[in-house]
Amino acid sequence: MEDGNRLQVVMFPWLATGHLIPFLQLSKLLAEKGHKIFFVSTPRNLNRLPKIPKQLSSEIILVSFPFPHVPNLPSCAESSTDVPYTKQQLLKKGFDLLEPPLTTFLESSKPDWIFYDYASHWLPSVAARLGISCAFFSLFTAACLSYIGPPSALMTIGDPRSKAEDFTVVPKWIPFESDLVFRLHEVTKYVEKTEEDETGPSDLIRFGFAAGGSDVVIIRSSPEFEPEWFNLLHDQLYKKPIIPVGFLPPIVEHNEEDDNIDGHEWSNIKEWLDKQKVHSVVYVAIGTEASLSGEELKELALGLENSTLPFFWVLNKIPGSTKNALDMLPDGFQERVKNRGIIHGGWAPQVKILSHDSVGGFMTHCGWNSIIEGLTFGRVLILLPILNEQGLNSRLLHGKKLGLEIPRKEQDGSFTWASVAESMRTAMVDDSGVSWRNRAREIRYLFGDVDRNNCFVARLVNYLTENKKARVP
Ligand SMILES: C[C@@H]1O[C@H](OP(=O)(O)OP(=O)(O)OC[C@H]2O[C@@H](n3ccc(=O)[nH]c3=O)[C@H](O)[C@@H]2O)[C@H](O)[C@H](O)[C@H]1O
Repeated sequence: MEDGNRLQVVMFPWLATGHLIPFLQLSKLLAEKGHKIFFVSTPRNLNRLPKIPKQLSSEIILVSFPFPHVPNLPSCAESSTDVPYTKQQLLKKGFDLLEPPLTTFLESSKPDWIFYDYASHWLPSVAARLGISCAFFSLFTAACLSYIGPPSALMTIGDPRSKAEDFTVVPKWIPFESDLVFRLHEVTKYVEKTEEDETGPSDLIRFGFAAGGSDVVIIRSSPEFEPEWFNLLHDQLYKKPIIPVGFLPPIVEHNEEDDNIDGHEWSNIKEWLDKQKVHSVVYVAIGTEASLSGEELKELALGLENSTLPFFWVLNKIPGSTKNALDMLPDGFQERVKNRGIIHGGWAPQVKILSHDSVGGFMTHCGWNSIIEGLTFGRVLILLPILNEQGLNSRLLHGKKLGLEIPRKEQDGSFTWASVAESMRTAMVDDSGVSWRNRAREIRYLFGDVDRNNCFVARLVNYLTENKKARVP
């Protein structure tokens, strides 16, 4: 590729596994087209990244900034995986202190573009001062961005919603019929102010400045999946270029070396899956930030047991806690289910497991990466949203008959083992769930078609090449 067409792009994701992974996925796709990527994060987050393929190691340069000291934040905490959601604002305070080293790096490297995340509300003004084109890379759906609202309003009058109830009604700027709202229990925890909240702007205000100050908004989704939301964003709410980059579907890499890092033990897991019937297993996982209470873990365990279905349950470390989730399970549970269920402590090779044909369903917290991975392999989704925008993702999928929400109590979000077991059986085996299963298997062409998604990336590269600002000499 001629040097003139070779883009230099800085990638600056928020400090969360669910953000680092898709930013790296996009980095690899741009690097494969010959462009140079500077991937910026902190030491522990860079160490946690999936391996960069050898053939791209000269195109993707990792740039490490030490994580600043933040009072009341454990020194080892550098990611949302390391802290409970009640400490997220402190983590963002440390993230905001990365502005000076990042600015210095941008001044010296003079990239064509910088891609950044919702938490970097301060970055557009830095990029504008340095004459660098900036792209807000949204790892959230167009529907979610629409619900959050017009950045221009968030940047001026702030967010009109102050009480939890305000988030349970369709916003006035959505001009068509929609059920895209939060349940009361999904927002109460965010509206109750904590002392950490005084350390910086709310997430919605961060969104407003990050999106509002960008030259372009790149969304990890497709207008074919949510056309009405892309149109609303483009025509009314954002009034700036909105570019879909497709779903960036996972590629299952059979790299033996990867399989055994961090206890992936893929060969043992595969041996168990190979013994199960096709599409019989429910994979259960709640991402890297969310956690369930002791009571919820017990109800979920008894639901898995009473469903009588085979399951593979990833019981990751509780963010920011030293407690072992395994100790919170019902007495005798592990013994009773040992012939049909696996309880996997620690990191699991999620994409590989979801790609295995013995897996038929995926009980998920509705993180966008997990949803894409589940639908890429045509797995019927059983929806258990917990944090962040996961409730909106759950409504969107339920509305499209791509997922079945586990019924929850409106006030506190509690659920029973009976509702878990019933949702699983409906999704997986009952006649009443046939349409859900068929719909999930139909939609895999949209999510998992690599060529279809690569077209989005090609169009993005054209846009970046044609619209980059002249490099500051
Ligand atoms: C965008 C935003 O990222 C956040 O990520 P979070 O980690 O919670 O969940 P995912 O988005 O599923 O991302 C989790 C990612 O980690 C991978 N994984 C996780 C655990 C494990 O044991 N093994 C794995 O391979 C998984 O395959 C996925 O790619 C928030 O949810 C938010 O709601 C979401 O929309």
